[in-house]
Amino acid sequence: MSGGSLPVAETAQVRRAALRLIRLDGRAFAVMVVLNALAAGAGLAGPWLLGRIVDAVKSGAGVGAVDRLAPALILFALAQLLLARYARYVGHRFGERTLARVREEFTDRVLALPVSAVERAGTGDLTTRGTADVAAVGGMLRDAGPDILIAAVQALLVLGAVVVLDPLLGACGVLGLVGIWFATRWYLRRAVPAYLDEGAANSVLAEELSATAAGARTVEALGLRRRRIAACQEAIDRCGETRTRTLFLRSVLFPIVDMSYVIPVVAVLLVGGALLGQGATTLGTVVAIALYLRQLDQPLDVILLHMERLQRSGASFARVEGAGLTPRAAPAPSSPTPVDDRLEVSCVRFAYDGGTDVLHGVDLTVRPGERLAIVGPSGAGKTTLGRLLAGMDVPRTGSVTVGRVPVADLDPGRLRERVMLVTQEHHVFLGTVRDNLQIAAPAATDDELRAALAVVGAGWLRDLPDGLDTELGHVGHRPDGLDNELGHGGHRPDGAQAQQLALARVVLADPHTLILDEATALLDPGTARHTERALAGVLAGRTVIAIAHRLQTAHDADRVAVMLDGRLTELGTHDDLVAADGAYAALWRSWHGTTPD
Ligand SMILES: Nc1ncnc2c1ncn2[C@@H]1O[C@H](COP(=O)(O)OP(=O)(O)OP(=O)(O)O)[C@@H](O)[C@H]1O
Repeated sequence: MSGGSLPVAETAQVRRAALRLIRLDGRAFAVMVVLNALAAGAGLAGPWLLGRIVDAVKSGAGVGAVDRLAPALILFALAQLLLARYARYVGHRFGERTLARVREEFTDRVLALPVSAVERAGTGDLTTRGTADVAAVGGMLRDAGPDILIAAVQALLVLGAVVVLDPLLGACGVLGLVGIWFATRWYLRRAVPAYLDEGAANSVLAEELSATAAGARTVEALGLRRRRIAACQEAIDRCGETRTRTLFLRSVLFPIVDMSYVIPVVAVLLVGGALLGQGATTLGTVVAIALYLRQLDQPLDVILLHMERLQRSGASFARVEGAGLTPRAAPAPSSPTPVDDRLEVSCVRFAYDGGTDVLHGVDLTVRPGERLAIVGPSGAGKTTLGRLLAGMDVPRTGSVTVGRVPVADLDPGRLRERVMLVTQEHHVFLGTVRDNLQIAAPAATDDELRAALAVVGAGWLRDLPDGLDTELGHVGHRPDGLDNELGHGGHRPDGAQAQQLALARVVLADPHTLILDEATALLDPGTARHTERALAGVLAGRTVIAIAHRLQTAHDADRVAVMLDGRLTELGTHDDLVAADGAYAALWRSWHGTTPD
């Protein structure tokens, strides 16, 4: 799956988010601005005093006059140094605090994302946003932001001083800077989309690389190496193209800017020379203004140098903020309470990502406490219906409700109490056994945790050195048998244990209804036996909707729903459907004919 399906925030949203972050730490920001202004103000004294010294010497004043002005020069330089240093200190602290806020908010947003959005975005996009993009935003907040602010205040004060000293010469200097203005506008218009493209290309590359690495054995087994290399190469080429584009933009901007610094100084010296001849200004004023304009290149350089970083981090910030814009990212604070546990599907149509419908008007009422098996050929829409029932996707039209409340409107906590999807993918989180279980029930006591493990037959807890406090290594058990070996220390659960932990979490969450995507279907026989036993304990007393890949499951269920081409075509008990002699009866006969009952 390609990355990038998560939204990117609009410019206005980014601006609002930035202002909100500034307001949240407004005092520090204000202190930083004031200190910067004072530092820049102290910096203005230097050229002005030098100008006065030049005028004093020219008018024949003695060494005494120079001696009086020179210490003031040193004093102001020292004040500027100290004020700027403290301003930077305050600025960096502001940056670090704000970065921590951005990180925390990003984590909250990602955790609040609907599962379907995470699945479709792919790990590459989320990882890039959470690492490279957040780091770019951090760089801006820590370094670029304060530096730009200091430089902007300095530049403004210098320009103000130039105009106050001699309006005509000042205007010449300011006009000389017009080239920078046009070059920067040209650059900025192109830089934002170019950096967004670069970010998206990086995401795709990360996605291709991580998918190839994660599926290495499958790639090897199916001989897909060439195809994967070609896909990665294409992503690398695209990255190269987008980087070349941003490099080109910089290579135009910077030389123009370098040239533009000299123009105002030259203009002031030429016009100043002419004015001096007419006695309309003093040599000291011309010297001071020329020095001010020479001084301008330092803050302007900082601004332009960081402008590129600001563009990049602005694009990154748009991507970080965008992660929170997925519809339904934040559940309504007061989510409605279902009146009972009845699951109702009515007139449901559904399409993946704006494609054609894969469900065409499905109606189904699940009776509390029943075992319902959904059967049908591959691609009929069974898994899709299961995902809608579990609230992982939202119907295009029609509704899926539990106790008359749309399942997708329930916040994750409430939904977990009602409906849970159990698949063959189990993840063990780095942490203790207790951490792994309390994810499902944060308030559960140790006795409840032990009881849940007992229900799923996890007798191995007794053999663990520290019981519930034993650290678990990282082994996400995957249906393709490719276990993740990244674990560090601790007890490393095998596939069956990982499943038992996942099922114990289900017991703790205690949902009324379980949707079972034939959890044992793809496992090896040894693990399947364990899981069957563990599952029996979990299913007891709950409504179970089994997406059945084996007809034995349908035979044992209270009712069977048959799906064909996205429609629910038959619904009834096994015996009724066999007697009705429809599609199910045909399926049953063909299976039963070859498999002993
Ligand atoms: N993530 C997806 N994006 C786009 N189309 C999808 C996606 N998942 C499933 N489909 C399509 O939706 C239709 C129904 O698929 P679904 O997986 O629900 O069927 P199924 O009956 O569960 O099949 P199986 O028994 O093979 O799992 C199929 O045409 C499938 O190609």
